[in-house]
Amino acid sequence: MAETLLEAKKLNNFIGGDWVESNDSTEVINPANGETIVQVPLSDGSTVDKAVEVAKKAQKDWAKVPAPQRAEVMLEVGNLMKQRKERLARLLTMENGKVLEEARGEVQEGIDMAFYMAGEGRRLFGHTTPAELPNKFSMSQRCPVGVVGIITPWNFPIAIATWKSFPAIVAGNAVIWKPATETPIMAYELAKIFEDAGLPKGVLNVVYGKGSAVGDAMVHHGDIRVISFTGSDVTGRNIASECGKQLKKVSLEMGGKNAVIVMDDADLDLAAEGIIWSAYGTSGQRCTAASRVIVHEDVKERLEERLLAGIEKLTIGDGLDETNKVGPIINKAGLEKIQKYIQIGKEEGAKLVAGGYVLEDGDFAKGHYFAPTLFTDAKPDMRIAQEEIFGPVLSLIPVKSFEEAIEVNNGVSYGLSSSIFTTDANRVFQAQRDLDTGIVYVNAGTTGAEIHLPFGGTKGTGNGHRDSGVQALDVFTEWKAVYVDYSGKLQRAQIDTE
Ligand SMILES: NC(=O)c1ccc[n+]([C@@H]2O[C@H](COP(=O)([O-])OP(=O)(O)OC[C@H]3O[C@@H](n4cnc5c(N)ncnc54)[C@H](O)[C@@H]3O)[C@@H](O)[C@H]2O)c1
Ligand SMILES: O=C[C@H](O)CS(=O)(=O)O
Repeated sequence: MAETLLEAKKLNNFIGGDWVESNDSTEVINPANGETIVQVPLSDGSTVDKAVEVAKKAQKDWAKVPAPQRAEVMLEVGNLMKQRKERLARLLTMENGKVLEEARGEVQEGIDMAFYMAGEGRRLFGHTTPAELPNKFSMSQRCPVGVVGIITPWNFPIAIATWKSFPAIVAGNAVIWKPATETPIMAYELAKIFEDAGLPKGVLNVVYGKGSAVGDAMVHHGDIRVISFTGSDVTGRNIASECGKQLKKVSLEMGGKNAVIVMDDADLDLAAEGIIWSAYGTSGQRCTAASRVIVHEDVKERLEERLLAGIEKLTIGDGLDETNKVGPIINKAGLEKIQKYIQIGKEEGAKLVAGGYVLEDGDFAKGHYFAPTLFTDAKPDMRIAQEEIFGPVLSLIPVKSFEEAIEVNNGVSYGLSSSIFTTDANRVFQAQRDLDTGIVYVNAGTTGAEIHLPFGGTKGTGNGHRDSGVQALDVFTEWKAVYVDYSGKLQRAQIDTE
């Protein structure tokens, strides 16, 4: 299957518009069945140096191309992605494991982002303001930063890359992209799309390799002016401190410990459905996945019944089989981490009422599958209710009031997404004000972000920047203030003659 979809048996780096071989490589494994899909290069810092050299030259010319023309390339990228959507989705399912309908949804996010950023090429708004002196004009404008580095995770291998690379390219930067080694095919496909769309050589460069080699070299390269990173908390914090030492701009999107609040007046069928897909969709491997349910004690039992019934109906297996709704875990290390937290949850005294084990019978043994898991009677300070597990594990935390629900929601170190199910309009507005997360949903689950809104979180989820939306342009542009004096004489500002 992989060979018919993917022409290459080994991927190459994409540098200066050339497909460049690398000596060292490793296998990319389909997490659904353990089959090798392709070989991916393991490059080193010297490849990053070469990519930055060509990117620097390419960026100088690219920045001079009028932004509406840069946007036309993005429009063509969107069109090509649309044409190739099914192929991209199938390859994405193979390398990442997510089920086809989710893979199609992820590719669609990228398509949406391409068309949205193509529009930004005709805006890239700055400001004009009245000047303090007569016959003087003042304005501000966005300028590209130069060569920017993007480092992306395996769980959304194409969408997140489009959130970062599309605004960067439309704004006139050149990009060095290091994708996750587990999911390199989307990077290969997207680079081919840019090539076919006519992006000048060197504006987008893909360098494959380990984070400790390629990622680290990017972080330390003096000519990469921005690092935009999505991934784990530990890696992000290290990158931030290294960038801090160099005064390098860094944008971080990291983990989440997202909660759904279910109040006593909620539509419980709706809430249960929203929770099931937020917690177990993508096998819980979304940064926005719900891993806590904060439920009013009066409806706890009725919600639990509905959740158990929903879990029963989940069909698990290879995502290419469209009858399956939940796919595998990315790799063995991911499975082991989930198992560790099941043990921790039991020891902490939470009640395991569903799942809690690796699926190993029959075809499951070829891949990495974990049964959708539900703990009840969890306490807010338990580790399973505080730490990111990144798997299909949900903990129910009973509370007595709306105020307590908000407090529990906010009582974690992360702040990405949260949701509340209630039919009380006053609570809706209080919740959207008081929930300390970058994303808030009302009467919907915690996942399913739309690309024209800013994506990111508060507290330990990030460092104040946002992916996606027009706000993503802030990461990849510098503001320039411009004063034009047309008085014909030297006017000195800030001279107080009184
Ligand atoms: N908030 C968000 O927007 C968001 C979205 C998706 C995923 N995530 C988070 O991503 C994590 C899962 O992704 P992951 O396991 O791929 O994360 P990870 O941190 O292990 O890897 C992310 C990327 O960083 C690279 N990397 C690793 N070490 C590096 C180093 N020393 N220097 C530079 N780069 C390095 C990796 O190779 C990969 O490309 C989860 O914690 C999840 O919550 C967050
Ligand atoms: O990380 C990318 C996803 O789009 C997040 S969400 O689950 O759709 O919100």
